[in-house]
Amino acid sequence: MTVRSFEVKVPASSANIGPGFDVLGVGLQLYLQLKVTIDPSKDTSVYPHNVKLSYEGDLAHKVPLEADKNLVTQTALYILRANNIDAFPLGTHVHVINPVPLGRGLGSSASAIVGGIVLGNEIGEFKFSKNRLMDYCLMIERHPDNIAAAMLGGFVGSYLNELSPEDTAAKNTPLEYILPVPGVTPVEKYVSTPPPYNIGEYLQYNWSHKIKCVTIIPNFEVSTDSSRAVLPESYTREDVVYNLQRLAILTTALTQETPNNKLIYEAMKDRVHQPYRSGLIPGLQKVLASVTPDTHPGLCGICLSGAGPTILCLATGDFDSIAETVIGIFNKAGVECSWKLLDLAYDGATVEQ
Ligand SMILES: Nc1ncnc2c1ncn2[C@@H]1O[C@H](COP(=O)(O)OP(=O)(O)OP(=O)(O)O)[C@@H](O)[C@H]1O
Ligand SMILES: N[C@@H](CCO)C(=O)O
Repeated sequence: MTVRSFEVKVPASSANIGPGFDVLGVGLQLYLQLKVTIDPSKDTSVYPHNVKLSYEGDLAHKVPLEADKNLVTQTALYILRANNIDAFPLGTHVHVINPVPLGRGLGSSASAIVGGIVLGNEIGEFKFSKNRLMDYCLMIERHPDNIAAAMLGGFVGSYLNELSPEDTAAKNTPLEYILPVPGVTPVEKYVSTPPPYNIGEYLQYNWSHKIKCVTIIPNFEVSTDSSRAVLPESYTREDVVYNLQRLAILTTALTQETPNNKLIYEAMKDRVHQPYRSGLIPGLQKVLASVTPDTHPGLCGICLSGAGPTILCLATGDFDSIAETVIGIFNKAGVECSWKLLDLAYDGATVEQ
Protein backbone atom coordinates (compact mmCIF):
# COMPACT_ATOMS: atom_id res chain seq x y z
CA MET A 1 0.00 0.00 0.00
CA THR A 2 1.41 3.38 -0.99
CA VAL A 3 1.85 6.02 1.67
CA ARG A 4 1.30 9.56 0.39
CA SER A 5 2.51 12.67 2.15
CA PHE A 6 2.56 16.38 1.33
CA GLU A 7 2.65 19.75 3.04
CA VAL A 8 0.34 22.73 2.49
CA LYS A 9 1.68 26.18 3.49
CA VAL A 10 -0.52 29.28 3.63
CA PRO A 11 0.58 32.76 4.67
CA ALA A 12 -1.03 34.98 7.25
CA SER A 13 -2.40 38.23 5.84
CA SER A 14 -3.27 41.80 6.70
CA ALA A 15 -6.42 43.21 5.09
CA ASN A 16 -7.68 46.73 4.35
CA ILE A 17 -4.29 48.58 4.62
CA GLY A 18 -6.26 51.60 5.84
CA PRO A 19 -8.79 52.83 3.24
CA GLY A 20 -9.11 49.56 1.27
CA PHE A 21 -11.84 48.00 3.41
CA ASP A 22 -12.73 44.54 1.97
CA VAL A 23 -10.50 45.36 -1.04
CA LEU A 24 -6.75 45.29 -0.25
CA GLY A 25 -4.62 42.65 1.44
CA VAL A 26 -0.99 41.58 1.80
CA GLY A 27 0.27 38.04 2.39
CA LEU A 28 2.76 37.90 5.26
CA GLN A 29 5.71 35.58 5.90
CA LEU A 30 4.11 33.75 8.81
CA TYR A 31 2.78 30.41 7.66
CA LEU A 32 0.02 28.00 8.61
CA GLN A 33 1.43 24.54 7.79
CA LEU A 34 -0.57 21.37 7.24
CA LYS A 35 1.55 18.22 7.28
CA VAL A 36 -0.53 15.51 5.67
CA THR A 37 0.07 11.74 5.59
CA ILE A 38 -2.24 9.19 4.02
CA ASP A 39 -1.20 5.73 5.16
CA PRO A 40 -3.88 3.17 4.19
CA SER A 41 -2.41 0.66 6.69
CA LYS A 42 -3.55 2.94 9.57
CA ASP A 43 -7.21 2.56 10.56
CA THR A 44 -8.58 6.09 11.08
CA SER A 45 -12.25 5.07 10.83
CA VAL A 46 -12.70 5.87 14.55
CA TYR A 47 -12.25 9.60 13.78
CA PRO A 48 -15.03 11.75 12.26
CA HIS A 49 -14.79 11.63 8.46
CA ASN A 50 -11.74 9.27 8.75
CA VAL A 51 -9.21 11.99 9.59
CA LYS A 52 -6.94 12.15 12.62
CA LEU A 53 -6.15 15.78 13.47
CA SER A 54 -3.38 17.16 15.66
CA TYR A 55 -2.48 20.81 16.28
CA GLU A 56 0.38 22.85 17.68
CA GLY A 57 0.39 26.62 17.80
CA ASP A 58 -1.70 29.59 18.90
CA LEU A 59 -4.51 28.87 21.41
CA ALA A 60 -4.09 25.08 21.11
CA HIS A 61 -6.57 24.51 23.97
CA LYS A 62 -9.34 26.24 21.95
CA VAL A 63 -8.92 24.56 18.57
CA PRO A 64 -11.21 21.54 18.07
CA LEU A 65 -9.62 18.33 16.80
CA GLU A 66 -12.79 16.81 15.35
CA ALA A 67 -12.99 17.12 11.56
CA ASP A 68 -16.58 18.36 11.63
CA LYS A 69 -15.75 21.17 14.11
CA ASN A 70 -12.32 22.32 12.90
CA LEU A 71 -12.32 25.08 10.26
CA VAL A 72 -9.47 23.52 8.22
CA THR A 73 -11.06 20.08 7.87
CA GLN A 74 -14.65 21.40 7.63
CA THR A 75 -13.49 23.45 4.65
CA ALA A 76 -11.62 20.52 3.08
CA LEU A 77 -14.78 18.41 3.46
CA TYR A 78 -16.80 21.15 1.74
CA ILE A 79 -14.76 20.94 -1.49
CA LEU A 80 -14.56 17.12 -1.29
CA ARG A 81 -18.33 16.70 -0.85
CA ALA A 82 -19.08 19.26 -3.57
CA ASN A 83 -17.13 16.95 -5.88
CA ASN A 84 -18.76 13.69 -4.75
CA ILE A 85 -16.18 12.51 -2.20
CA ASP A 86 -17.84 11.90 1.19
CA ALA A 87 -14.86 11.73 3.52
CA PHE A 88 -11.07 11.72 3.79
CA PRO A 89 -9.34 8.52 2.60
CA LEU A 90 -8.79 5.97 5.40
CA GLY A 91 -5.39 6.50 7.03
CA THR A 92 -5.37 10.36 6.75
CA HIS A 93 -3.49 12.29 9.44
CA VAL A 94 -3.35 16.10 9.28
CA HIS A 95 -0.89 17.78 11.64
CA VAL A 96 -1.47 21.54 11.85
CA ILE A 97 1.35 23.92 12.82
CA ASN A 98 -0.17 27.37 13.32
CA PRO A 99 1.85 30.42 14.33
CA VAL A 100 -0.89 32.77 13.03
CA PRO A 101 -2.58 34.29 16.09
CA LEU A 102 -6.31 33.55 16.14
CA GLY A 103 -8.80 36.42 16.04
CA ARG A 104 -6.18 39.19 16.03
CA GLY A 105 -6.50 40.65 12.53
CA LEU A 106 -3.77 38.62 10.82
CA GLY A 107 -6.07 36.51 8.67
CA SER A 108 -6.05 33.28 10.71
CA SER A 109 -9.49 32.27 9.39
CA ALA A 110 -8.46 33.01 5.80
CA SER A 111 -5.29 30.91 6.15
CA ALA A 112 -7.36 28.07 7.69
CA ILE A 113 -9.97 28.27 4.89
CA VAL A 114 -7.42 28.54 2.07
CA GLY A 115 -5.46 25.69 3.72
CA GLY A 116 -8.58 23.54 3.92
CA ILE A 117 -9.59 24.17 0.30
CA VAL A 118 -6.05 23.46 -0.96
CA LEU A 119 -5.97 20.33 1.24
CA GLY A 120 -9.26 19.08 -0.27
CA ASN A 121 -8.02 19.88 -3.78
CA GLU A 122 -4.92 17.71 -3.14
CA ILE A 123 -6.80 14.85 -1.47
CA GLY A 124 -9.39 14.74 -4.27
CA GLU A 125 -6.70 15.29 -6.95
CA PHE A 126 -9.05 17.80 -8.59
CA LYS A 127 -6.24 20.00 -9.93
CA PHE A 128 -8.42 23.13 -9.81
CA SER A 129 -6.70 26.45 -10.61
CA LYS A 130 -6.13 28.99 -7.83
CA ASN A 131 -8.86 31.15 -9.37
CA ARG A 132 -11.37 28.30 -9.11
CA LEU A 133 -10.21 27.52 -5.55
CA MET A 134 -10.96 31.17 -4.72
CA ASP A 135 -14.63 30.48 -5.60
CA TYR A 136 -14.70 27.72 -2.98
CA CYS A 137 -12.98 29.92 -0.38
CA LEU A 138 -15.40 32.81 -0.97
CA MET A 139 -18.34 30.55 -0.17
CA ILE A 140 -16.92 30.33 3.38
CA GLU A 141 -15.33 33.78 4.04
CA ARG A 142 -17.35 36.17 1.94
CA HIS A 143 -15.08 39.21 1.78
CA PRO A 144 -12.13 38.58 -0.54
CA ASP A 145 -9.27 40.66 0.89
CA ASN A 146 -7.59 38.19 3.31
CA ILE A 147 -8.53 35.16 1.22
CA ALA A 148 -6.99 36.58 -1.99
CA ALA A 149 -3.77 37.61 -0.20
CA ALA A 150 -3.46 34.18 1.47
CA MET A 151 -4.15 32.24 -1.74
CA LEU A 152 -2.22 34.39 -4.24
CA GLY A 153 0.39 36.12 -2.05
CA GLY A 154 1.93 39.60 -2.33
CA PHE A 155 -0.10 42.82 -2.39
CA VAL A 156 -3.55 42.11 -3.86
CA GLY A 157 -6.70 44.07 -4.74
CA SER A 158 -10.04 42.34 -5.28
CA TYR A 159 -13.64 42.95 -6.20
CA LEU A 160 -16.68 40.67 -6.22
CA ASN A 161 -18.48 40.24 -9.54
CA GLU A 162 -22.17 41.01 -10.04
CA LEU A 163 -23.58 37.50 -10.39
CA SER A 164 -26.84 36.27 -11.90
CA PRO A 165 -29.77 35.92 -9.44
CA GLU A 166 -29.26 32.11 -9.34
CA ASP A 167 -25.52 32.42 -8.67
CA THR A 168 -26.14 35.14 -6.08
CA ALA A 169 -28.55 32.84 -4.25
CA ALA A 170 -26.01 29.97 -4.45
CA LYS A 171 -23.22 32.23 -3.17
CA ASN A 172 -25.36 33.18 -0.17
CA THR A 173 -26.10 29.58 0.89
CA PRO A 174 -25.95 29.57 4.71
CA LEU A 175 -22.65 28.18 5.95
CA GLU A 176 -24.35 25.53 8.09
CA TYR A 177 -25.78 24.00 4.89
CA ILE A 178 -22.41 23.50 3.23
CA LEU A 179 -19.96 22.88 6.09
CA PRO A 180 -20.18 19.57 7.93
CA VAL A 181 -21.63 19.92 11.42
CA PRO A 182 -21.61 17.11 14.05
CA GLY A 183 -24.83 15.10 14.12
CA VAL A 184 -26.37 16.91 11.13
CA THR A 185 -27.28 14.82 8.07
CA PRO A 186 -26.10 16.72 4.99
CA VAL A 187 -28.78 17.95 2.57
CA GLU A 188 -27.67 16.60 -0.79
CA LYS A 189 -28.78 19.60 -2.88
CA TYR A 190 -26.51 21.93 -0.91
CA VAL A 191 -23.44 19.84 -0.14
CA SER A 192 -23.02 18.30 -3.57
CA THR A 193 -23.26 21.63 -5.43
CA PRO A 194 -19.99 23.31 -6.45
CA PRO A 195 -19.87 27.11 -6.09
CA PRO A 196 -20.67 29.51 -8.95
CA TYR A 197 -17.75 30.37 -11.24
CA ASN A 198 -15.79 33.66 -11.06
CA ILE A 199 -17.19 35.04 -7.83
CA GLY A 200 -14.37 37.58 -7.73
CA GLU A 201 -11.49 39.18 -9.62
CA TYR A 202 -8.03 39.68 -8.14
CA LEU A 203 -5.00 41.73 -9.16
CA GLN A 204 -1.50 41.52 -7.68
CA TYR A 205 0.24 44.89 -7.51
CA ASN A 206 3.97 45.49 -7.28
CA TRP A 207 5.35 46.28 -3.85
CA SER A 208 8.34 48.40 -2.89
CA HIS A 209 10.74 45.86 -1.36
CA LYS A 210 12.05 48.58 0.96
CA ILE A 211 8.73 48.52 2.85
CA LYS A 212 8.46 46.02 5.73
CA CYS A 213 5.50 45.23 7.97
CA VAL A 214 5.76 45.90 11.70
CA THR A 215 2.83 44.07 13.28
CA ILE A 216 1.99 44.85 16.91
CA ILE A 217 -0.32 42.18 18.29
CA PRO A 218 -2.41 42.93 21.42
CA ASN A 219 -3.03 39.92 23.65
CA PHE A 220 -6.80 39.80 23.23
CA GLU A 221 -9.06 38.50 20.47
CA VAL A 222 -11.59 40.49 18.44
CA SER A 223 -13.72 38.25 16.25
CA THR A 224 -14.25 39.53 12.71
CA ASP A 225 -18.00 39.08 13.15
CA SER A 226 -18.12 41.38 16.20
CA SER A 227 -15.80 43.90 14.55
CA ARG A 228 -18.06 44.04 11.47
CA ALA A 229 -21.19 44.31 13.63
CA VAL A 230 -20.13 47.79 14.87
CA LEU A 231 -19.91 49.24 11.34
CA PRO A 232 -22.72 51.46 10.02
CA GLU A 233 -25.06 50.41 7.19
CA SER A 234 -24.41 53.60 5.22
CA TYR A 235 -21.81 56.36 4.92
CA THR A 236 -21.74 60.03 3.94
CA ARG A 237 -20.54 60.92 0.45
CA GLU A 238 -17.69 62.88 2.08
CA ASP A 239 -16.38 59.80 3.91
CA VAL A 240 -16.68 57.54 0.84
CA VAL A 241 -14.80 60.06 -1.32
CA TYR A 242 -12.18 60.48 1.44
CA ASN A 243 -11.40 56.74 1.28
CA LEU A 244 -11.60 56.46 -2.54
CA GLN A 245 -9.13 59.31 -3.00
CA ARG A 246 -6.64 57.69 -0.65
CA LEU A 247 -7.10 54.21 -2.12
CA ALA A 248 -6.32 55.50 -5.63
CA ILE A 249 -3.03 57.01 -4.43
CA LEU A 250 -2.07 54.18 -2.06
CA THR A 251 -2.00 51.29 -4.55
CA THR A 252 0.69 53.07 -6.60
CA ALA A 253 2.47 54.82 -3.69
CA LEU A 254 3.32 51.42 -2.17
CA THR A 255 4.98 50.28 -5.41
CA GLN A 256 7.43 53.18 -5.81
CA GLU A 257 11.15 52.33 -5.63
CA THR A 258 11.73 55.17 -3.15
CA PRO A 259 8.62 55.28 -0.97
CA ASN A 260 7.22 58.74 -0.21
CA ASN A 261 6.53 58.29 3.50
CA LYS A 262 4.35 61.36 3.99
CA LEU A 263 2.19 60.53 0.94
CA ILE A 264 1.71 56.93 2.12
CA TYR A 265 0.96 58.03 5.68
CA GLU A 266 -1.89 60.29 4.52
CA ALA A 267 -3.10 57.71 1.96
CA MET A 268 -3.44 55.03 4.68
CA LYS A 269 -6.00 57.04 6.66
CA ASP A 270 -9.54 55.68 6.76
CA ARG A 271 -13.04 56.82 7.64
CA VAL A 272 -14.97 53.66 6.80
CA HIS A 273 -14.02 51.15 9.51
CA GLN A 274 -11.31 52.25 11.94
CA PRO A 275 -13.24 55.05 13.70
CA TYR A 276 -16.11 52.65 14.47
CA ARG A 277 -13.83 49.92 15.78
CA SER A 278 -12.01 52.06 18.33
CA GLY A 279 -14.61 51.14 20.98
CA LEU A 280 -13.45 47.52 20.73
CA ILE A 281 -9.73 48.31 20.93
CA PRO A 282 -8.58 50.42 23.90
CA GLY A 283 -5.73 52.73 22.84
CA LEU A 284 -6.43 52.49 19.09
CA GLN A 285 -7.20 56.18 18.49
CA LYS A 286 -4.13 57.30 20.45
CA VAL A 287 -1.90 54.82 18.57
CA LEU A 288 -3.13 56.01 15.16
CA ALA A 289 -2.72 59.68 16.10
CA SER A 290 0.67 59.39 17.84
CA VAL A 291 2.90 57.40 15.49
CA THR A 292 3.71 59.46 12.37
CA PRO A 293 6.61 60.02 9.94
CA ASP A 294 7.44 63.11 12.04
CA THR A 295 7.84 61.10 15.27
CA HIS A 296 9.40 58.06 13.50
CA PRO A 297 11.06 58.99 10.15
CA GLY A 298 11.13 55.32 9.02
CA LEU A 299 7.33 55.05 9.24
CA CYS A 300 5.36 55.03 5.97
CA GLY A 301 1.87 54.46 7.31
CA ILE A 302 -0.15 52.99 10.17
CA CYS A 303 -3.54 51.27 10.28
CA LEU A 304 -5.61 48.60 11.95
CA SER A 305 -4.75 45.18 10.50
CA GLY A 306 -7.93 43.54 9.22
CA ALA A 307 -10.69 43.63 11.81
CA GLY A 308 -8.08 44.22 14.58
CA PRO A 309 -6.81 44.39 17.19
CA THR A 310 -3.34 44.09 15.53
CA ILE A 311 -1.74 47.32 14.31
CA LEU A 312 0.07 47.25 10.96
CA CYS A 313 2.88 49.77 10.49
CA LEU A 314 4.48 49.90 7.06
CA ALA A 315 8.03 51.15 7.47
CA THR A 316 11.44 51.42 5.83
CA GLY A 317 13.30 51.73 9.18
CA ASP A 318 12.95 52.53 12.91
CA PHE A 319 11.17 49.18 13.32
CA ASP A 320 12.04 48.71 17.02
CA SER A 321 11.16 52.24 18.07
CA ILE A 322 7.86 52.16 16.15
CA ALA A 323 6.92 48.91 17.91
CA GLU A 324 8.06 50.20 21.32
CA THR A 325 5.97 53.36 20.99
CA VAL A 326 2.82 51.48 19.94
CA ILE A 327 3.31 48.90 22.71
CA GLY A 328 3.85 51.72 25.27
CA ILE A 329 0.51 53.33 24.32
CA PHE A 330 -1.31 49.99 24.51
CA ASN A 331 0.35 49.23 27.87
CA LYS A 332 -1.00 52.54 29.26
CA ALA A 333 -4.48 51.38 28.16
CA GLY A 334 -3.90 48.12 30.09
CA VAL A 335 -3.14 45.96 27.03
CA GLU A 336 -0.06 43.70 26.70
CA CYS A 337 1.35 43.12 23.19
CA SER A 338 3.92 41.17 21.23
CA TRP A 339 5.29 42.25 17.86
CA LYS A 340 6.79 40.80 14.70
CA LEU A 341 8.69 42.30 11.78
CA LEU A 342 7.40 40.56 8.65
CA ASP A 343 8.09 40.69 4.93
CA LEU A 344 5.49 40.02 2.28
CA ALA A 345 4.83 36.38 1.29
CA TYR A 346 4.89 36.55 -2.50
CA ASP A 347 3.90 32.96 -3.37
CA GLY A 348 0.61 32.60 -1.49
CA ALA A 349 -0.57 29.05 -0.79
CA THR A 350 1.84 26.29 -1.83
CA VAL A 351 1.89 22.48 -1.79
CA GLU A 352 5.12 20.48 -1.45
CA GLN A 353 5.00 16.75 -2.18
N1 LIG B 1 -5.75 27.10 12.13
C1 LIG B 1 -7.02 27.14 12.54
N2 LIG B 1 -7.65 26.01 12.87
C2 LIG B 1 -8.94 26.03 13.27
N3 LIG B 1 -9.68 27.15 13.38
C3 LIG B 1 -9.09 28.31 13.05
C4 LIG B 1 -7.74 28.36 12.61
N4 LIG B 1 -7.45 29.65 12.35
C5 LIG B 1 -8.57 30.36 12.62
N5 LIG B 1 -9.55 29.57 13.05
C6 LIG B 1 -10.92 29.99 13.44
O1 LIG B 1 -11.12 31.33 12.99
C7 LIG B 1 -11.39 32.19 14.12
C8 LIG B 1 -10.77 33.55 13.91
O2 LIG B 1 -11.33 34.14 12.76
P1 LIG B 1 -11.65 35.68 12.66
O3 LIG B 1 -12.11 35.92 11.28
O4 LIG B 1 -12.55 36.10 13.79
O5 LIG B 1 -10.24 36.40 12.92
P2 LIG B 1 -8.92 36.47 12.05
O6 LIG B 1 -9.16 35.75 10.75
O7 LIG B 1 -7.79 35.98 12.87
O8 LIG B 1 -8.77 38.01 11.84
P3 LIG B 1 -9.00 38.97 10.53
O9 LIG B 1 -10.05 38.34 9.68
O10 LIG B 1 -9.42 40.28 11.12
O11 LIG B 1 -7.68 39.07 9.88
C9 LIG B 1 -10.79 31.45 15.30
O12 LIG B 1 -11.40 31.84 16.50
C10 LIG B 1 -11.08 30.00 14.93
O13 LIG B 1 -12.42 29.68 15.21
N1 LIG C 1 -12.06 43.50 5.50
C1 LIG C 1 -12.28 42.69 6.66
C2 LIG C 1 -10.99 41.99 7.06
C3 LIG C 1 -11.13 41.11 8.26
O1 LIG C 1 -11.56 39.83 7.90
C4 LIG C 1 -12.76 43.56 7.80
O2 LIG C 1 -12.10 44.58 8.04
O3 LIG C 1 -13.78 43.24 8.42
